[in-house]
Amino acid sequence: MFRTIHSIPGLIAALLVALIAATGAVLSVNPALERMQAAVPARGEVSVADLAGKVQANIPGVENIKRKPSGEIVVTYFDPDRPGVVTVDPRSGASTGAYEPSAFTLWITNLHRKLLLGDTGRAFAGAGAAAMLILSLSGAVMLAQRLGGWKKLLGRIHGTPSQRLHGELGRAAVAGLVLSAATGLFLSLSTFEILPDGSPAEAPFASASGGQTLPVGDLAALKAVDLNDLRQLTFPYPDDPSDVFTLTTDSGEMTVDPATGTVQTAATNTPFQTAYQWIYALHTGEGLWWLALVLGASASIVPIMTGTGLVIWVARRRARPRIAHNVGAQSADTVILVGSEGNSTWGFAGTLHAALTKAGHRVHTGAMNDVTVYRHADRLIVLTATYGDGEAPSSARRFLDRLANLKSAPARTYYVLGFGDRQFAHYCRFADMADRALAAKGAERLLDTARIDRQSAQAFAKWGVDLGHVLGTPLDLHHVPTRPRTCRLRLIERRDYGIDVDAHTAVLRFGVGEVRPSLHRRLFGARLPRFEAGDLVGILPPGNNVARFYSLASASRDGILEICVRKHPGGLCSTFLTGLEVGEEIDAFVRGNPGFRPQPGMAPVIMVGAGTGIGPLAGFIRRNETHRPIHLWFGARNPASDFLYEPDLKNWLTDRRLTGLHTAFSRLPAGSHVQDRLAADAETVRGLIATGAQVMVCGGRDMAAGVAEVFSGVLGPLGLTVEALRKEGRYVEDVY
Ligand SMILES: Cc1cc2nc3c(=O)[nH]c(=O)nc-3n(C[C@H](O)[C@H](O)[C@H](O)COP(=O)(O)O)c2cc1C
Repeated sequence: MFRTIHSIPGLIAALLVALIAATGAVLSVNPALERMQAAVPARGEVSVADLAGKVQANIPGVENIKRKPSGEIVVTYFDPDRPGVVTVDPRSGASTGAYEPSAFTLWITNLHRKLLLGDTGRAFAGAGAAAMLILSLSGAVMLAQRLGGWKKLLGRIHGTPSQRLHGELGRAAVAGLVLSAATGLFLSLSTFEILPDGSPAEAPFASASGGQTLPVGDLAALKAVDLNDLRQLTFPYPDDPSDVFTLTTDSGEMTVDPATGTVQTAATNTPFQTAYQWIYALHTGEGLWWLALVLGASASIVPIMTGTGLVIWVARRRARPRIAHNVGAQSADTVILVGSEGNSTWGFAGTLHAALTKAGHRVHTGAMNDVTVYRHADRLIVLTATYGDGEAPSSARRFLDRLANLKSAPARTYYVLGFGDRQFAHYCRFADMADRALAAKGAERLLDTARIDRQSAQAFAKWGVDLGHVLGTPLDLHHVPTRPRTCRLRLIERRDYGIDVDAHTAVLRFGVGEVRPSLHRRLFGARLPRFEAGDLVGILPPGNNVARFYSLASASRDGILEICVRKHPGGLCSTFLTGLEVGEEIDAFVRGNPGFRPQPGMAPVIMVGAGTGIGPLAGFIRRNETHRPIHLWFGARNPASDFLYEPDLKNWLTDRRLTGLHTAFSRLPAGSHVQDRLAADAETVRGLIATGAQVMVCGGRDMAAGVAEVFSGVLGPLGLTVEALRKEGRYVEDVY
């Protein structure tokens, strides 16, 4: 829900909010500039009477003296020869020049308050303030949810660069934005009299006693008021002996008899009027120049956040397939929730959605992260993939927490279908976790949780038959996977290892392949998609729409896309890739994997890789131009057959991109595995951890488990555990 309320008005109001915030940011410097120019006397130094007396002596025909919140004194006079407005020195009362507010500031103020459009513009500006308030609050709630609660609001933000920038800027600016938006909305509602007007109190009408007038500098009531408390002093009309002085201060208004110098009538501001003045000051920063700068800095971030917000929104729209005839969540009899990272599960959900709709059901399909209680739903069907080490995919990451917080089960009955890959140790584990959580919530499982291996359309159709039996409606789930949007890559170089010992591994380098010449390509030339080392490339073997993923051993800035592939007996994709000739092309797409990166900074990094697991680690070392200390533990079979990257590693040691290299070869006499070598080097490893090192492990699952065990022993004497380091992001794995 927060996502919807954050994004819909976000899109509609994006430009309006950006405009109001940008103009507000420009105006925010004025209070500080005015304050720098104003010579403000200390409290007790000058009274209103002192200033009024001096001003009257210097400037004939004074009508009004106004003190701006910055301390600047502005005098309006009407001398028949020289009517006008001047600023005066608060100590001498002498004119310092004509008062000429900047035309630019007036224009920006007009744009900020009413978009140069009168009352209609004022209403839009008020709506902009309301939108900004909703965006700031819903954004803060979403960030807290994403980081695991309000207490973790300052934690590390993961995601794409746009998501991280949006989150970082948002949390830096949220307090300022909420204050600006709430006060702006209040002032707008007050302008339209939806809230009462907060203009200062007005003193009741009064007449002068009519005696001989005293010099203004001698009037006792004006002597009693410090200049710092003055808002304005209006002089009596010279030709009207019954007229009085009217003095407005921060606390109210009073009239003063020019003959006796005493207060005739007075009105004190109500608490609402005082609050209104504070809210006005908080919004404009008038008299609070430092606050104005803080609010202005927050507001200046809004246009950038609008940009990053739009990028995130477009990426999400593009990523999520459109489901035809999607009924509202609260009017559906059947709800399908999807857990997906790479979108293929959304495709299966679309097929199921269409079949159930055809069978006469009112079906809603949404992300597992949006789970709630569906009041009219008879059944919930969960289709979810599993990622990482048996974890939730991105559209299901918040599912378990949200489900636990629901007051009741989302629907009376449920079905779970897991999507996964048998080659992973935790095959469809997240589907099992979702199943257990739904049962614990009191929902009834009507069909055993089934599993689909490698997106098998046949297995899906078979599950559809079982589901149809339970529902009493035959279901024909004929799923044709949609091909992901791919780019063409051409093999430009390859290095082969281990062919003689029947352990063929290849390091493959790709460049941009041949594509239809587009306008973009003509203008900007052929480019690789953007990626970092450690991201994944999905490769579609010919005649197959199910991608196989490989970790990237280069960043797009290197100008090549590099992977390490080990040929598996009977493996469709690895056989295809290791058989490629230089010049041949493949279809591929890139998938981010931001969780597997070196942390920023110069702390040492311990990299552990075996076999093709060295690929992404080599990619990180290649880009280590800052010579951050990187220590690599690498395991292979035999230096003669599969010492991947051997010449590169030696060069990187020489030019200090790599600080230490520790190898283990299992097929040598007295051979050892990389975890044995780590255990032997425990002291060195412990020393590095003690100086804040991060650990990155890449390779096979068994190797990673062995490495984690060695680290448990290494970390013990430091009072640390692998789990504790994982929580800090200091122990990351890319395993397969
Ligand atoms: C990096 C990565 C990690 C994966 N981890 C697992 C896993 O631990 N267990 C599993 O059964 N499947 C795993 N899979 C397979 C996916 O769950 C499976 O391909 C699924 O159909 C993808 O669905 P999606 O495209 O909707 O995200 C993994 C796939 C990738 C690319």
